Amino acid sequence: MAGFDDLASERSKAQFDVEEMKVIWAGSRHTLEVSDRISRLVANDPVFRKDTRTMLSRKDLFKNTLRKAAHAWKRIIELRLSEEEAAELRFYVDEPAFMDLHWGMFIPTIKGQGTEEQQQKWLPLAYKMKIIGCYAQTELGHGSNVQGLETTATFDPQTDEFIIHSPTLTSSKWWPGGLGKVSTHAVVYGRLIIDSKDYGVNGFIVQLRSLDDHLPLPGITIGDIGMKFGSGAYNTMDNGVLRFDHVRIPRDQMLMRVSQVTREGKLVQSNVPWQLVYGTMVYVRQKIVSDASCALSRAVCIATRYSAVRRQFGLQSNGIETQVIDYKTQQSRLFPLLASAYAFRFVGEWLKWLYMDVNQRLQASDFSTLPEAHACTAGLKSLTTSATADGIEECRKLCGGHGYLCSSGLPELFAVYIPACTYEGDNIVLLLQVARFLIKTVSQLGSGKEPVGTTVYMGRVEQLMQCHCAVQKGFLELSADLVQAAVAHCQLIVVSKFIEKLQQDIPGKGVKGQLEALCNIYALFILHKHLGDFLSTGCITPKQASLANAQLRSLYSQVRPNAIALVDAFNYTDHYLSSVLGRYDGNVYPKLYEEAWKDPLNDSVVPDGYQEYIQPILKQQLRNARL
Ligand SMILES: CC/C=C\C/C=C\C/C=C\C/C=C\C/C=C\C/C=C\C=C\C(=O)SCCNC(=O)CCNC(=O)[C@H](O)C(C)(C)COP(=O)(O)OP(=O)(O)OC[C@H]1O[C@@H](n2cnc3c(N)ncnc32)[C@H](O)[C@@H]1OP(=O)(O)O
Ligand SMILES: Cc1cc2nc3c(=O)[nH]c(=O)nc-3n(C[C@H](O)[C@H](O)[C@H](O)COP(=O)(O)OP(=O)(O)OC[C@H]3O[C@@H](n4cnc5c(N)ncnc54)[C@H](O)[C@@H]3O)c2cc1C
Repeated sequence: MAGFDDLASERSKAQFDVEEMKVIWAGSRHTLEVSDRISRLVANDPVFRKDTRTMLSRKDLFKNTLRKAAHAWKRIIELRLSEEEAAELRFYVDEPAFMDLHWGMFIPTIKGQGTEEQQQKWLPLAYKMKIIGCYAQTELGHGSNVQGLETTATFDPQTDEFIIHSPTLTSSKWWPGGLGKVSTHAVVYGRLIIDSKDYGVNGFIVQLRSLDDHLPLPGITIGDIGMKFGSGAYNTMDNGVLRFDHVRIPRDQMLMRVSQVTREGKLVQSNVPWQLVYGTMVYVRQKIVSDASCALSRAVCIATRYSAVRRQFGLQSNGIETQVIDYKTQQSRLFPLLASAYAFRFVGEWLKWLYMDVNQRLQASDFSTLPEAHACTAGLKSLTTSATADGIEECRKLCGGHGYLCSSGLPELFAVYIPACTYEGDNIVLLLQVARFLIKTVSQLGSGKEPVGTTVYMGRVEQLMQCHCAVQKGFLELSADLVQAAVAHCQLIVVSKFIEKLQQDIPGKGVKGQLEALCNIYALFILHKHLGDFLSTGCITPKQASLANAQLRSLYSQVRPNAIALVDAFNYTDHYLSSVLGRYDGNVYPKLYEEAWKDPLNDSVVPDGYQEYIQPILKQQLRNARL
């Protein structure tokens, strides 16, 4: 079989130990073992099939999502899976659902912003799935501007309660995942009001639905906000709308790690920075960076395997056409994305360490690295999700017409992924946060602090910041330029962390050499993409730019024989890839043909509606012709 032989031949060319690269990609032998075992468990369970998703109505799609979530929970209990294994199972089920928000936001919020007592009360309920929670911050009128939220939480000293209320239409909670149809509880962000004084935004645990009949509680109006981009995609998630009509909750349901309200209605600030109210967003943003490497690597795996199977033009002496992966234009589009997937994987590993380090410091009342953690998670979430969304679309184009078929897996992957540029913080708004951090950092440079990083990339950031700061105009006036400097700063971090990864012990024949090539491809690709910055800031000369481009082309030739092995190292099952084009066996054409006939439109030879609407036209035309 053409495709199968092509991939087998490609795999025989590998110049490095693929099994060792799998360990590098997974992070450790342990995580490789867990992800391999769990991904195959999911792949072999018919309940978790994904191939019908785009053909179901919204209601059937959602019901099937609930079925999968219940089955996943049942398997977690039956198999006594650890938290790590359960998270892997939810990841490989690969369907946005309320469980993600319950485990990925509701629980981390209680852990990060609740007191010890509140954690002891609510976490056991959440871990045992006795309640299902969501994260209700965004409103119809405000998402980016958290301090602009309008929902109120007014303290009533008569009854020792907070009254939660939606004073305006724009104060309706809007977007929270899991809210629309499933969650029984929410962490609701609202304005703390005591004695008519507004103390800003805090988090409150609010029960939304009865645990008996699941009906909304009194004063609660709740539902789904409607269909979103694509047919399957994120429509498995019940993003919801929620309004409160003077709903009362006990005082002890305000999350009080940051601030406390006493029985007398006095607000007491604890010794932690108020920004911890934003802490869940930092947590999820660092996870989103790792998620970006998964999504991008998935698309690159599909496009790389297909590029090795697809032959077009270029008849060779043996009468066979050329593999499109051999075209330099295909390599110059595909290999930087392959390098980016590895780069984002490693910067995601570092960010996870940074987040854990910040949390450990918080335990010791050391808040010194919180601003850097915020800036890094915000900036890298923005950089990696934008690059990944663009990269998935590029991979679709790299697969030509077949990339546009749902059976390629790429349209669905794109549709599910692209909101990542918006949720957890609009990417531009987050880059502006990085710009603010950079301005502060540059202003402190006079105090003898020296920036660290790779010279050319560091010079680019410094020059971009100096130029902007030297102009001494207002932040808003310069914001479009400052965003440019923020991107440069984040790219510096990605390159630096890739270089640091290479300084670690990297076992396996040829593994380090391949990673060095990918690191250089990422660094030189970004340099080429932003050549204007590097030249205008004098960081490199035109001659150096030309040499860099030549080196980039040479690196593509170095990666070419290893490309299939480098994507095999992601260790994705065909079930997870969900792509006829990205199959491990390369058996593309027969499977494309087979998939086509599964479409419901082919259930009948003559389509419904033909006799009713089209045949009369033809008959009428025939009658006219005889007249
Ligand atoms: C579906 C699965 C879901 C979850 C699963 C989790 C993990 C799974 C794995 C991967 C994830 C993949 C996909 C899923 C993830 C998510 C999708 C599903 C759900 C999505 C949820 C949401 O979208 S939740 C809502 C997100 N909303 C935002 O991000 C709002 C963005 N806006 C803001 O953050 C703020 O408004 C602002 C920072 C823009 C402005 O803040 P503001 O206070 O108004 O003003 P500033 O002066 O700028 O800031 C004041 C000072 O505070 C500092 N600051 C700001 N933010 C932070 C922070 N987060 N941490 C620490 N410090 C912060 C700022 O620097 C200022 O400090 P100064 O010293 O300069 O004064
Ligand atoms: C799929 C999905 C799932 C979500 N899940 C949740 C959830 O579970 N819980 C939750 O609370 N929220 C959730 N959200 C909401 C999400 O967090 C917000 O949509 C996001 O924070 C962006 O805010 P916004 O929609 O108000 O956009 P806006 O901020 O209104 O952005 C609109 C435009 O204005 C620009 N803009 C805004 N402010 C500035 C500024 N200061 N300077 C320059 N430009 C600016 C933006 O860059 C953008 O181009 C979800 C959203 C999506 C799409």
